[in-house]
Amino acid sequence: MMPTEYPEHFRSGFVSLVGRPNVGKSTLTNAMVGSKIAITSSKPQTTRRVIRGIVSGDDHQLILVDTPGLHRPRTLLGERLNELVAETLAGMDAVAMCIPANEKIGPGDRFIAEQLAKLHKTPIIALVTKVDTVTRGVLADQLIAVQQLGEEILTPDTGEGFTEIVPVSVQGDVQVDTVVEVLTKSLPKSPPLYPDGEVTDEPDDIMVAELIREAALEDVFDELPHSLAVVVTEMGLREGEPEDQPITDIYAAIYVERDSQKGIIIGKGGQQLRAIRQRARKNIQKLLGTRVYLDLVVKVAKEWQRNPKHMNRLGF
Ligand SMILES: Nc1nc2c(ncn2[C@@H]2O[C@H](COP(=O)(O)OP(=O)(O)OP(=O)(O)O)[C@@H](O)[C@H]2O)c(=O)[nH]1
Repeated sequence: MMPTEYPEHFRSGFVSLVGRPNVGKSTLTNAMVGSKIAITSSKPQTTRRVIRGIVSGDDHQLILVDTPGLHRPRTLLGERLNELVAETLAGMDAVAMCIPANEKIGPGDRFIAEQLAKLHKTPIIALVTKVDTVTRGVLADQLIAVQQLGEEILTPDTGEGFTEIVPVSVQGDVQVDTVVEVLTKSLPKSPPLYPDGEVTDEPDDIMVAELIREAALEDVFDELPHSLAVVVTEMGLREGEPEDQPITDIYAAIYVERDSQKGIIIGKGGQQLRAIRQRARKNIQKLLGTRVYLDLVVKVAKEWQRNPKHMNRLGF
């Protein structure tokens, strides 16, 4: 389609949702996009990659960049992550900082606000998430606290604070549309940056790796919070299969740090690994829309979190 076919007031641009782990970024991304793009989980820090979804409407196209939990760097991996986040943020037209209604603002939120304060001229909107979990009184207090956070940390010189503060809940669909409206207002006038119908521009192998990571973390998260990476080594349609029943062959490796962790992932008699493969296969089939053959191996990448060479190889 030619850009002239779009109304003059059409707005399009990049928006990033940031916030501490577990504040509801992925869930909100999914709710706005309307299909499962980012990976959600009840456990913190599962969104390690930058994953985009696109929200399209008559007068807007928001390209959502769901960032990994921006947190204080502890390991090299953490520092790399934060560099990645900083780079991502610098290219945004608007940033939405998510703060849950049901948790007091803490050092983690302040740290993030300090990082956002470095972004000049980018509109920064506060989203107070999970409002279904609190009473009106608690919400009112939280809105005031969020406003103060903005005035004191985000714009210490002018005291202007957040561009807007929007309470939202995905549970019960409270104000999800308002979030889209408010974000749209912050975007530049522009025809859509992506063609119609295109929901994600992540290469499939990254999505596939995320789904395997999600499947692997489901049971063993408490034992292996940070020590797990997945690399898809080979992926392609199998030749000679009927066109209406294609099979995708996928070879992937799960990397852990220590032999003991390898044991946990594989499980007694390979039971755990089989369960991981089954879960991952189901979701990958949904993603790709083909039958899937999945070959999973578990490898030890010693100290990979602290070794830049390993990290490059693993694509971080
Ligand atoms: N009650 C309620 N729970 C929510 C809402 N939004 C998200 N959650 C829950 O909060 C948890 C964390 O949500 P996520 O969307 O994974 O959070 P995230 O910020 O993307 O987390 P990371 O990937 O760790 O950065 C999940 O258990 C969600 O079901 C909401 O509006 N209401």
